[in-house]
Amino acid sequence: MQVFKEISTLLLEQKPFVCYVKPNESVWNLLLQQNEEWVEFTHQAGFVFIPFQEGKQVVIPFEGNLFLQGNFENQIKKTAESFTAENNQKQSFENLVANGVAAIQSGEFDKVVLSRKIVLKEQIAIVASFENIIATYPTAFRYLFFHPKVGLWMGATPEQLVKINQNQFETVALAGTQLFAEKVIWESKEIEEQQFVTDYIVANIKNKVNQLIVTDANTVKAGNLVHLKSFISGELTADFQAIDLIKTLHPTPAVCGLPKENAIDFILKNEGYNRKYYAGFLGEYNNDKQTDLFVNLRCLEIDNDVVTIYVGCGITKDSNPEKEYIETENKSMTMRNVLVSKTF
Ligand SMILES: C=C(O[C@@H]1C=C(C(=O)O)C=C[C@H]1O)C(=O)O
Repeated sequence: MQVFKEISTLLLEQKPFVCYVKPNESVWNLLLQQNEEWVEFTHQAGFVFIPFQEGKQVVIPFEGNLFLQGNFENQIKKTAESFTAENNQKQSFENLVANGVAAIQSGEFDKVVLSRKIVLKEQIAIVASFENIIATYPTAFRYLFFHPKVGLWMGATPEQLVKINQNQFETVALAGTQLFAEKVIWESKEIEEQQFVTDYIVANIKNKVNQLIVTDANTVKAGNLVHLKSFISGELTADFQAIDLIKTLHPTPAVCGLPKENAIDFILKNEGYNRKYYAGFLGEYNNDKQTDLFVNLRCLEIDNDVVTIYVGCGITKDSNPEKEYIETENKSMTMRNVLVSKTF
């Protein structure tokens, strides 16, 4: 298909661009930057790519750049293999989780989201893998972002950070994970973990917005997994605008923990690697029109043909280190199961 040919060319030319498909849509969006500069995000309209904590805050502005859209007719899934990790991190991740649980039990915080990166042994065909990601996860926000000064990332995230239209906003509290099954039963650990996220968001915005509505948590499917999700919506006010809401939400307790500052501190001191853009956010930012942002989860980075998948999970006082390790393995399958091997 034409758009994938275009992406291959852009990658060869090392031009900054993003291609993305919104959840439940079959429209592709391609935004091409006309030069190679890193444009720092300072609230200008465009496609933003924001790190978890440290790193460049990037925007490809809509103004002055080329924006193309088109429809996919029918997308065909390609043959994918199950990709393997370069080394086993079971013990080190379980130790990290055990340290997190100990910190929670000693009262440092209530929840922390701990993560790791998985470097794959194999090389992948980038464009064919992206095609497969699009075809396999129709309900996710699917993207491929490339910038010569930032790198190459792609993913299929199930988590909206925020959607804003005029003064109406919508966000979600997403947490709790299980493998997909016909009949899902949630344990109190997961129910509590998701409730933390809802409570945090509500507590931090309730006095600042109007018409706040919070739904009960429902089970939602995300690839091979299911999560618990509540919808939270309301109206922004003159004193609490889009950018204020984004700053309040990011990073949500779904990707960092609670209380926020203590959890971030623990993550930065103990995770032992830089999350970069994983658990950051990305998407369309518009001052007065629609803003549509997503949390960067179920994603990977490709640097010199080396593929790195980023995965994490919420830790509470009842977490079992081995189960949490398995949860990160399961989450990594979202990407590992759909990648297409590079043929030489
Ligand atoms: C941190 C991740 O996912 C987040 C953590 C979840 C959990 O702990 O159950 C569930 C969904 C996401 O909010 C990830 O996918 O890496």
